[in-house]
Amino acid sequence: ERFTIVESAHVVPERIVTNDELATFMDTSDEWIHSRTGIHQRHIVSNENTSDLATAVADKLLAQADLSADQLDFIVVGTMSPDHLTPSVAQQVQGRIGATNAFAFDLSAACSGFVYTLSMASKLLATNYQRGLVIGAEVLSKLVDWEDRSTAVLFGDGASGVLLQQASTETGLLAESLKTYGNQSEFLTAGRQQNTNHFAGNIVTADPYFHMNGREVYNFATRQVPVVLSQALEKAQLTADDIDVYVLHQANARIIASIAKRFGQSIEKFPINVTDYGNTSAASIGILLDELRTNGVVHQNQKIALAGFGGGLTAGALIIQL
Ligand SMILES: O=C(O)C1CCN(c2ccc(-c3cc(CO)ccc3Cl)cn2)CC1
Repeated sequence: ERFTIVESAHVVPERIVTNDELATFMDTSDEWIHSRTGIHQRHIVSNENTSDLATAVADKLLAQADLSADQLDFIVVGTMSPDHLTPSVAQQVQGRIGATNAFAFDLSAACSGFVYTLSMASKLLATNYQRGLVIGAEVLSKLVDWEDRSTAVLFGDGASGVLLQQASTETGLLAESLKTYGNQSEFLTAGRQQNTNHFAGNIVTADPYFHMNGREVYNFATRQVPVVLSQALEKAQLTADDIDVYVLHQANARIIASIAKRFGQSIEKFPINVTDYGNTSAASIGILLDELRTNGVVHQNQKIALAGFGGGLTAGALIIQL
């Protein structure tokens, strides 16, 4: 489907937490974290929630495009860490920016959230909608058990987004592969809601925290990301060499290196910023994409591949002509 990425933006909380700071209250070390994940630091909210970060991204996108909010047809937010069950983050953004003509909803696909959301937005633009926001926004610090060093060191907070417009030129989504592996969903869970209704046979207790089988999710990623990337390339009738830049979900530097190797591609084509942000789930691809568009590594006339993978379990790849 045709679309143009008119603008991109990202917002991260001011507060930086380094590995060394984590080591002051957790049995871990910069050496362990950096050697196993590539992460050196992450941004953690002080008093912002997910809707605040998402609204800040929306404000930036509109300002950069010199657009008023009432010119938007839709706002879709990929998030696994909303402020509430309802209203959704997208609906809170819609209200706060005054996008009176936009419908809005959240999409929950964990670390595939940006890719799933961008894909769904491209379908909206292929029908009768002209312009919309795709945002990835997460405050994962509310889901982290800060006494579980196996997960607490991995995640960060942040938000990112793109302003999409229907395109007249041959730019946009060339092909995609979105896959879900619900039979492996128990390997990464967070935010179980309680049920204490009067009639409930078994009471479901609340459990806000991440629980991850790291080995299973790591192996899933190294196996399934090549599957969705290969499928999308095949549908686009392209080879791995035809892609100028691979913008992958920033979960772990070693996983990205193994995927580059699997496709016989130089690591130069697989930029990594997990170092600075940790794993920001649905926000990660948008943060990296915005940095790459700002520094000129990503630009018009290129073919790029986006790939997300994680909770669900889910994986997804998009091949985009810029
Ligand atoms: O011992 C080691 O080397 C450990 C082994 C386990 N590791 C993992 C495992 C899984 C993830 C991960 C998480 C999400 C969640 O959104 C999505 C996608 C991925 Cl691939 C990140 N790191 C860290 C280093």
